[in-house]
Amino acid sequence: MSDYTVRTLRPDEHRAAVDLFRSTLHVVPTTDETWKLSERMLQPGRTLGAFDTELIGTARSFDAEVTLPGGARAGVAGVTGVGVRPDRTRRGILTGLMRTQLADIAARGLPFAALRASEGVIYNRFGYGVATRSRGYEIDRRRAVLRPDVPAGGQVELWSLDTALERLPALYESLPHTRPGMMTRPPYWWPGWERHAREATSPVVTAVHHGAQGPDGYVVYSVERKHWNDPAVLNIISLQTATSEASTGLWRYVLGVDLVDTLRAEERPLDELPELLFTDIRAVKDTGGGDELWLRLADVPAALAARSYAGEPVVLEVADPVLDGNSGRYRVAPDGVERTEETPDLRLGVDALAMIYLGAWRPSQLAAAGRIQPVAPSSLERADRLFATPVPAWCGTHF
Ligand SMILES: CC(=O)SCCNC(=O)CCNC(=O)[C@H](O)C(C)(C)COP(=O)(O)OP(=O)(O)OC[C@H]1O[C@@H](n2cnc3c(N)ncnc32)[C@H](O)[C@@H]1OP(=O)(O)O
Repeated sequence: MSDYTVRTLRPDEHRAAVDLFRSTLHVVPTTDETWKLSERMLQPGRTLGAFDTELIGTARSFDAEVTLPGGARAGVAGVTGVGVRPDRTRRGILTGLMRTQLADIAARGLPFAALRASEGVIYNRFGYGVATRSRGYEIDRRRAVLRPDVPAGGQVELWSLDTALERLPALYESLPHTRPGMMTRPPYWWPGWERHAREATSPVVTAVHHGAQGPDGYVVYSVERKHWNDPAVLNIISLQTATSEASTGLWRYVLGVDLVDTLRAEERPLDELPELLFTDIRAVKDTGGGDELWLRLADVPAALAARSYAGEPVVLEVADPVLDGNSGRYRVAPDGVERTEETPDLRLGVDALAMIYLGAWRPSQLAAAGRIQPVAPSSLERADRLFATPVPAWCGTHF
């Protein structure tokens, strides 16, 4: 491990941290113009810097809330902006940043941290696990003929970018968070959306669905076409709805946009199945999915107690290599969670706990892969039932 220190950065050091992060992603530094937006993405007091003779690594987080199985919401630190200068990598700098950051998140009383990972090999060691998975698909517009029984849907209205920037935060907040893993979007999140929309090479369009009670869903998209005669792709950037009427209304709208050959969506819920709307079920092709939200239980007892369960109790023995206070045995049951000295049913790391926590993976699947050690194999069935969720977990918020 090299000689370095980690500390919280002052606001006047934020731009250097953002530019360092961008350089680790091979992206050009901010300009004075783009910095005006980027600086609003940083929650004061939440950006860490690692220094030897100068700034060599950074990581930051912002406060949000995540929806849990059962519908409760809990505090989560959205971790982002993680990077180490390429001439200082593989010397433990990220390890120092992660340890400091997780200790700080736990000390703030946040039960969870969460992130989107640039690579799949980095974050398990710090106790993060893949807690939501997503689906990508493409729709062949010409084959996507709606079945006659598809509900009509309401009116759809376009919002200009300025109107969207003003009104989307409240609309997003008003829509129900029906899936475990969905996150609130605090003021630190929206400037990133604005930057993306303003820097995009094709217009970013917001179409809002109006139901009987007013706006109840929206789709954000852009259409990309390389040359005039090339096929055009409508990329769905965001699609959030409160009702199935809003959903079918917005599908009718995007399928009706002219000069489009293909509709493409990525990072969508596993149970979002537009093919059910079409006369030809093969109008939709899977383009692959993958890991979406990586979750970290920063306060294991508080996190375990915050979600709902069904079935019979299970005793977990959790090992946390970073926040040792979390290690121990927990009796998890629908009527509550408590620390215990009882013999464990299952032994698992805190990263595997994150993988089962929102229901994305069954404990028996992780046990089959050696990621969970059942003390008694029959306990796996109980654990599968206890952690199961009726709808697949999905986050839908990129950060
Ligand atoms: C939430 C987000 O912001 S995701 C974005 C993450 N950032 C990036 O991908 C930018 C490009 N990459 C980087 O900046 C750096 O390589 C980082 C931040 C991923 C890793 O930083 P480092 O300081 O090199 O990590 P550190 O030395 O602490 O590594 C800890 C362990 O993880 C391993 N590791 C870290 N990164 C990687 C990687 N990309 N691939 C494989 N192994 C890795 C190290 O080998 C080490 O293993 P060990 O404990 O067995 O020796």
